Amino acid sequence: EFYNETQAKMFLQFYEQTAEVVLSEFMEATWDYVTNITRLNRENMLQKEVERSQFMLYFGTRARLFKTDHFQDPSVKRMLSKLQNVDKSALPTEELREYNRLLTYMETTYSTAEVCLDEGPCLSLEPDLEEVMATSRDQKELLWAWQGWRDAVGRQIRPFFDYYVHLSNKAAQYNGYEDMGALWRSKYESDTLEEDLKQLYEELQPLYLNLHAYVRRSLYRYYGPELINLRGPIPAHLLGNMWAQSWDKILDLVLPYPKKPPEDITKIMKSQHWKPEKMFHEANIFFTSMGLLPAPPDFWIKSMLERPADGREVECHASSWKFYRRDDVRVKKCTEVTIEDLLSIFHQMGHIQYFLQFQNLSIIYQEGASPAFEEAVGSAITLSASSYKHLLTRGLLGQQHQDSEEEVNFLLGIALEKIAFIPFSYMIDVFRWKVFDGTITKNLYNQEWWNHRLKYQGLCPPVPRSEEDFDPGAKFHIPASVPYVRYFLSLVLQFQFHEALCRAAGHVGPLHRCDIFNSKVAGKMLGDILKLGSSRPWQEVLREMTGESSPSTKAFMTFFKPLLNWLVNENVKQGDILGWPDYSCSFEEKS
Ligand SMILES: O=C(CCC(O)(O)[C@H](Cc1ccccc1)NC(=O)c1ccccc1)N[C@@H](Cc1ccccc1)C(=O)O
Ligand SMILES: [Zn+2]
Repeated sequence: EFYNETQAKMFLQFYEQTAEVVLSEFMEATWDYVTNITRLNRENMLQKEVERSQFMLYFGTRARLFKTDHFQDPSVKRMLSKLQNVDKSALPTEELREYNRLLTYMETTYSTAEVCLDEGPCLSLEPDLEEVMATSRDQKELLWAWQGWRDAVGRQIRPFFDYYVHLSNKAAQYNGYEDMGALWRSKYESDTLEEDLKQLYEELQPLYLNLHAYVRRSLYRYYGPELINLRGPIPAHLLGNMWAQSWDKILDLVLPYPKKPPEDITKIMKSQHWKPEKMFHEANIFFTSMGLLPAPPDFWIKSMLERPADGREVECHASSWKFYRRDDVRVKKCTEVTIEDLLSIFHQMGHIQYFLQFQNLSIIYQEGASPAFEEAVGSAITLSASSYKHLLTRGLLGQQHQDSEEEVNFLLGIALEKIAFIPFSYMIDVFRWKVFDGTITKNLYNQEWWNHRLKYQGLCPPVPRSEEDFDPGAKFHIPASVPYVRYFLSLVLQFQFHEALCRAAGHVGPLHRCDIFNSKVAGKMLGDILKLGSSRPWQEVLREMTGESSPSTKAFMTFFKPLLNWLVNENVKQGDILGWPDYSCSFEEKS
């Protein structure tokens, strides 16, 4: 056992020097696979994964030998404790190989799945099926896409999922955690995480209940009483999105003032001949306008900015990548020329900015202050980028001013994305934590999934579901084993960041009219936060930026206050109730 702090520092230096090679080889092999899904690339990636795991295990076990109680340097203690969590690398080699094959099978099944028309073409998720879910107003067509995707993905993953759960929990236990849910929650360095999240969720509930009632009324007007029960949940295929996680694509059906429809920005982009690369340059310009770092040359050479035209199979779900060589950062995205893809690119460039800002730290600290911080940076910038003022500045909107009715229309558009997302982003891991801790057993996966969809989102399946189905598997992050509560916490943090950055930028007036574009002061504030990486607990980082040391829904509520008043008024006028006391959809037999 080692007690000597000097030895610990040498040990950490040794890790730094050797980690670069192993980790960058692993990242390159993984990148090669997801941007060109072939058997050969898969085998190469799986092999590099084993080597990375052996490397992590070597250092992780030795890091446990240091007795750090009397160490002077708190950073040495923090780095040694971070090294000790080796995640799945703790599994014995054979089981690790098995686990990696399982993970690769699930993620690749999702990424290569398609739904075929009786005779003729097959549709991919991105962009085909998502386009159907977003634009079709024919409930039979929506049902075809909704059910087809779940048959093509969820059903294929179902037989393997409980084995994935078993091996995940085994890996977690090797790391000293009860189950994988506990290991995932440990990243937030808080022993009151679940209560804190529940509290935030409850504070935001009134917003959601009012939006749900208003949207249900609008859908009732359009689809009629045979589809919509004004006292019940909403069928999940009618919300403009494959998972009903955000509802912005049905703004036209729910527009408060239909005589003043917002301009179609996608149409404007296409008329201005935007291309994917120009969309990434647009986001890059936003960051550099604040004095933040530009995407380096390698980014433009090595990224995959659109689906390859050579027929290669790729993983289209967007992601940002850092390689352990200086300034080698990339985005993989199957970009379409649409406003939502432009805003999604701002989200990705937020990840890229984090990579660039913390790359001078020790490798151990080259990550966000918390997983939620990583997700909140880009989404906070997106709040400015999607503001009426910004889109006007950038020539993506023509009109000069927004009258009060147009402003309600605008706020509802943002609400359909952000407020609808509250219960979805909260419940995914509430469900998964119960699967990992054994509360939800494998014979109840789908029934429990829909219990959670009903309880939190007030949705129901458009057709009867069985335990042959595995509807959670139809959402990327579940087959890809990517935690999701980060996006719920990011919802709260992104508005808190936005408010702090807007104050720094000297913004006066309603929060939803703020655009921090060109603000060097806001840029300095943000850059200083990102430079910290995970070297300090995120609560301290949050306080440095916003003055508060815990997530607060105040900024979120401030942003939507004008809309909430309007929604409450509208629901009272229509005599609509909040919630879904009739807990089932039309086809389900009433008990
Ligand atoms: O999944 C994403 C965007 C992809 C990502 O940037 O969050 C990506 C997810 C991912 C993909 C593969 C492996 C791991 C995670 N995350 C990153 O690229 C990432 C994550 C951590 C650090 C650096 C990059 N968004 C979520 C939630 C969301 C976020 C923002 C707006 C709308 C919706 C979704 O679409 O359901
Ligand atoms: Zn992200």
